[in-house]
Amino acid sequence: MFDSVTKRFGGKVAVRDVSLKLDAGERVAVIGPSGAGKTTLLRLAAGALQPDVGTVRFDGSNITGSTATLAYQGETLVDRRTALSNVLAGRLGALSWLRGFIEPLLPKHPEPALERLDAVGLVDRADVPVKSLSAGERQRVAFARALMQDAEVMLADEPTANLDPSSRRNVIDVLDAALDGELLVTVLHEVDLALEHFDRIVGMADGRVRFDTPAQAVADDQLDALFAAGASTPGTDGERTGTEKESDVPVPRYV
Ligand SMILES: Nc1ncnc2c1ncn2[C@@H]1O[C@H](COP(=O)(O)OP(=O)(O)OP(=O)(O)O)[C@@H](O)[C@H]1O
Repeated sequence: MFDSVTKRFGGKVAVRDVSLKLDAGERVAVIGPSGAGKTTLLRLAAGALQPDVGTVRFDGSNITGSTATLAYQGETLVDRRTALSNVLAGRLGALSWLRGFIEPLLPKHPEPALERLDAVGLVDRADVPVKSLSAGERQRVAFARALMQDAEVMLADEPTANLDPSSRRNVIDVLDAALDGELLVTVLHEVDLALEHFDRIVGMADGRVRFDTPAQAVADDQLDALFAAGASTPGTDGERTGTEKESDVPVPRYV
């Protein structure tokens, strides 16, 4: 899917010569320190960013809205609207601007959205304004909204951020169960959660893929090296300058 991809922002290299073959049905977690390029990788996979070098394709085709969808975090929902209305908004990309604006307010064909809410276990909360839902429930509504795209690739950027530990596991389980043969690629900060719930782990630091292995094969020293690599000067050539004090070096997030 990623063939020798590099993405720069000005002089800053966010993703550097990344090649990854990702297949339908896989469950992939991308981990790594802050600034590693994880979100940039996901946005490239979503077609929201174009690579400066290389290509991003899925199954031989360019990425479009029906190929890949990015599930946003639960906080991005419209608070005053119901869960159903927010999920219906997931079809906005396929509608004209005006229809897209009006339709979520007047849902004439709620069935597809109700199906997606059912898939995430929230069909009985369809009429509830999302401001009354828990953080975990909001995240599940955000997944239902993304499922409306019927895309072959589901992408999620830190879907467990700001959730308590039991909700984190639940949210990942719900997402896994709601998907069928689709490819799932998730950026996760919690390494333990990634190792427990995903088949394949991609470790990134300084824009590079440092390892790409089955979850059960990830070794502690690989994780140590990954997060130590992230302590180098971000976005330059990926090497430590040698001038940092120990206190400048971020503590690995998986500890
Ligand atoms: N739109 C942008 N403009 C300029 N620089 C950017 C932009 N997006 C990302 N970057 C830079 O690219 C690098 C990689 O950022 P990215 O957000 O992909 O990292 P990340 O691994 O997701 O980090 P975090 O875990 O902190 O979210 C960072 O140094 C970041 O500052």
